[in-house]
Amino acid sequence: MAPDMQSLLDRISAAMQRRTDRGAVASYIPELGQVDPDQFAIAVATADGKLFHAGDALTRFSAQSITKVFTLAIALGRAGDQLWNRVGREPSGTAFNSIVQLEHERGRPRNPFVNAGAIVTTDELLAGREPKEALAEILGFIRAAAGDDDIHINKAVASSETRHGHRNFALANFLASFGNLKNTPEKTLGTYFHQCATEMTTVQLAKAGRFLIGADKGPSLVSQGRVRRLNALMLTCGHYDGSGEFAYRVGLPAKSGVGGGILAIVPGKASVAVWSPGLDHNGNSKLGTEAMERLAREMDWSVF
Ligand SMILES: NC(=O)CC[C@H](N)C(=O)O
Repeated sequence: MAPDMQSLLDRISAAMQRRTDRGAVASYIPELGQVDPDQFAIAVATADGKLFHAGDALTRFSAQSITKVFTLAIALGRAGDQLWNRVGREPSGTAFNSIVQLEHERGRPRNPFVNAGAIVTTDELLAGREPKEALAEILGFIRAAAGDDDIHINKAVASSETRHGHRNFALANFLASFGNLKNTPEKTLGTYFHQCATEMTTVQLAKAGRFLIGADKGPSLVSQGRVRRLNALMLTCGHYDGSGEFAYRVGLPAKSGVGGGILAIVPGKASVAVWSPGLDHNGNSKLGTEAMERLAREMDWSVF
């Protein structure tokens, strides 16, 4: 029999709070470098409408690359399959901010979850509009998915990344040089940095992921066929060059962010969010991954 969810989350949270080997907080965005690493949260939103959480689950954190799932859903809704002319669907095997592969493959990023691919997705979503309008659409989508309007963009984080985002500027200029950017690098990146600076609590993130559970659970924001494809991309590309390892250890589609969050989907059953700011060598939450591994094992959750 499956264990009682609340006591399981309490046990996982207590074990993680005690840990001292927490990984390293991302410091290449200075504002994120100030986050206290001694935090942990986990939240589960089930297909039948229940919500469980433990730890610092009501503390806001920077969603960062997890927002790429939401912008991909919106961009596919706007552009349809044409988006795939500009970005691929293969795992990268390289770091999230790698430049080498982009040159090799002539400006068509491997997938929408590495930075170059997410910059193209955001560029598509902009569609000649002002960044403010595109950002309002992104926030509107996330709020509708979470059923919660109290989700905002942290402008200090966005400007911190703008000042130090030299690699992302390099990627955007590279994309432009191959003709794979419709807006200026500054405009697309300004939108991308603000999108990444969206803050959520772990509870809000678990709720925002419900539309990916499928089987008509949660707010129906995208079609069931698209839900399956978003999950396929999360499974194969959601953890960058750590995607194979995450699939092996956890066995669920998931997307990580350098803020230390992970959104994982148990198709037909639940949306799970974990947060712990310390990262492993691939830039994915160290304790977040361990907590997901334990939750999936104890609940007997896997897509395999
Ligand atoms: N992996 C991430 O979360 C990276 C997002 C971050 N905003 C960046 O572009 O570098």
